Amino acid sequence: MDISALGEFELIARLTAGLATRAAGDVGIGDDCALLDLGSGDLLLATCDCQVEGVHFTLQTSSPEHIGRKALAINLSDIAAMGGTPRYALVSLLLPPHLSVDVLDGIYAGLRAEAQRFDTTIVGGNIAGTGAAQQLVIDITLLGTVARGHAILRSGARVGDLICVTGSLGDSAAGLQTFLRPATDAVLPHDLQALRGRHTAPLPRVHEGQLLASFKAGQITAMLDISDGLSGDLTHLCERSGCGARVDLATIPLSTPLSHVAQALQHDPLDWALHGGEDYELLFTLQLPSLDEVRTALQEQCGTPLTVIGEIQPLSAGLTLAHSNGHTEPLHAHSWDHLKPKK
Ligand SMILES: Nc1ncnc2c1ncn2[C@@H]1O[C@H](COP(=O)(O)OP(=O)(O)O)[C@@H](O)[C@H]1O
Ligand SMILES: Cc1ncc(C[n+]2csc(CCOP(=O)(O)OP(=O)(O)O)c2C)c(N)n1
Ligand SMILES: [Mg+2]
Repeated sequence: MDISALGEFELIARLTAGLATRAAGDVGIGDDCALLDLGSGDLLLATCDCQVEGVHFTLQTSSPEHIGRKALAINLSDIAAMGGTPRYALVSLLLPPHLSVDVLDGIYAGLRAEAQRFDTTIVGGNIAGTGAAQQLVIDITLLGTVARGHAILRSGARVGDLICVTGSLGDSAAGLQTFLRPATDAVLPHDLQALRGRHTAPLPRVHEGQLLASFKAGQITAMLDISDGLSGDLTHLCERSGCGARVDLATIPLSTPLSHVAQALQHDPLDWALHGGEDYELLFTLQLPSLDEVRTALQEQCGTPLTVIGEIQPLSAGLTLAHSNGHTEPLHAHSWDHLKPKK
């Protein structure tokens, strides 16, 4: 059997079964970051994610600066998803032998700019050659902190909680498609630029995550960032929380450029929003009485819209998609799996 028979998440479960945690309050595998109690006031957050040439980016479609920015941004997004503050980064580079120094200078300029923007210090890393393989890899480990008792895990959602997202979904996937498909003549330059920007240079919701973590315990009940796609990431949240969920299709926030490009490329925008991935928006659940307070704070302090897209259901209800005519269907996770590439 090869690893593609298992898929990414079955493989993680197999490799990590039975691993111990050090302290009683620690959360190891299964959330956006490990949450570690070193005994001081704040808890430590630790995460790593990589960008692989040809899998996450190409040098033809992203500038070196954007590649560097995104490599850090996707890790910042995992710290944001816990409600934490990013602190220190370690940057491991796997370099093909003939890579141009200018390209790498550009990547590092983007990395440094993103680090400065989010007050993160690069404190180390590593360089190794890729040998015969020609793909550039940037693998970043990011450490952060979160005040004791304020981290928001994937596991706290309860029946009746509202399911919310920041910003809009599907833009990044649509932006990627405009690179892959030749028929982009019909797309307005302004729309093209907006969607490609969200794909190549996503903005991690660090301030929004910190704001959400500042509410009283129990107001925001669970959170993760959308990297693989709404359908898959909501499935992760429900698995960790032991619940089901109903997503109301008509409420999923779609941007105007997304609607335009979907029309031009004759693609259902909801497919990108549900399964596309790399949105790096926050998906979180909250208790109904907190909705107005949280929505107002996000808008006023971050300028970020909150949209309610559904409600947490009992485990037995599974995950469902509700159409505006009342028809419901099961919501399957068709989003990104590294070991089962489909796109
Ligand atoms: N090879 C591995 N060994 C141990 N833990 C892993 C491994 N790969 C992934 N994980 C853990 O599994 C969980 C899911 O991983 P992933 O889907 O990559 O998370 P994210 O989308 O937040 O980056 C995370 O808690 C991650 O730390
Ligand atoms: C060239 C190219 N093809 C396809 C994609 C789409 N894509 C690659 S990885 C991914 C999912 C997110 O990445 P992952 O490494 O799984 O992040 P994590 O969930 O670990 O945070 C998507 C949608 C892309 N960004 N670039
Ligand atoms: Mg990951």
